[in-house]
Amino acid sequence: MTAMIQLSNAQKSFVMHLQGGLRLPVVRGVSFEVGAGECVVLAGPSGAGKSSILKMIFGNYRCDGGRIDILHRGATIDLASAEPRKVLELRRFTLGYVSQFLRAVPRVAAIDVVAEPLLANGVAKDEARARAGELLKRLNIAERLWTLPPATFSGGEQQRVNIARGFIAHFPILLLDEPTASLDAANRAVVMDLVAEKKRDGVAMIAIVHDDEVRTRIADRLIDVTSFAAAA
Ligand SMILES: Nc1ncnc2c1ncn2[C@@H]1O[C@H](COP(=O)(O)OP(=O)(O)OP(=O)(O)O)[C@@H](O)[C@H]1O
Repeated sequence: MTAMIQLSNAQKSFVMHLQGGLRLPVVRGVSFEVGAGECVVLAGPSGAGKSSILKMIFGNYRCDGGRIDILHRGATIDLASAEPRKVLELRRFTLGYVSQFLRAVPRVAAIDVVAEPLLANGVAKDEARARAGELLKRLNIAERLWTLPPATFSGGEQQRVNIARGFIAHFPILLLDEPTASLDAANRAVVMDLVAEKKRDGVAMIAIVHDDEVRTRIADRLIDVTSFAAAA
């Protein structure tokens, strides 16, 4: 199996500037790899560092040490030491991130929020909107809502718009932060199907999932992040 992403001894501490520069170690020695078509779920108790690891991989948190090698357009790039411009390029073509909450641009219709990643990759507007509509329908978003901005949608509706936006484009690596947290059983099932389809397309996924049923269904492997706990 091709390793799409490989972490080697990645580590992270937070420096609390308002507390005299107090250093708070969170994770160290983070080492694992994820292959094409594989979904790895990060497990461990609250505060163990699951979200921090996901944010390190997406480049939101800078690593203090180690490597995060990403297969990007046939070449290996170490995201931990990459320039911000390179990180943005990786995000445009290789690394997708489905966060827990939708950060919608005000006044943009839900269907355009979902279609936007396809437009960014050069897909024509009509086709992008048609595919966005199909995905919104699968995720049970009523058609009357498609032309409205999602700011006033319910929590679960916003999360489904967010999922549609995260799954619509093909990213070889997809990071999923609690993608089913506010969903009912029917919509959780749709998300599990979407993950299965991504696996068939060879996408490497790293997920945080608290729901036991979803975790059992989607995880090819569990990684307990408590083994990366950094001593204070
Ligand atoms: N930006 C930050 N500044 C300071 N400390 C942080 C920051 N982000 C995370 N932490 C700390 O790092 C530790 C790990 O947090 P993280 O959110 O990664 O845990 P988690 O395993 O995802 O928890 P949960 O399951 O509750 O979401 C926590 O002690 C948290 O307070």
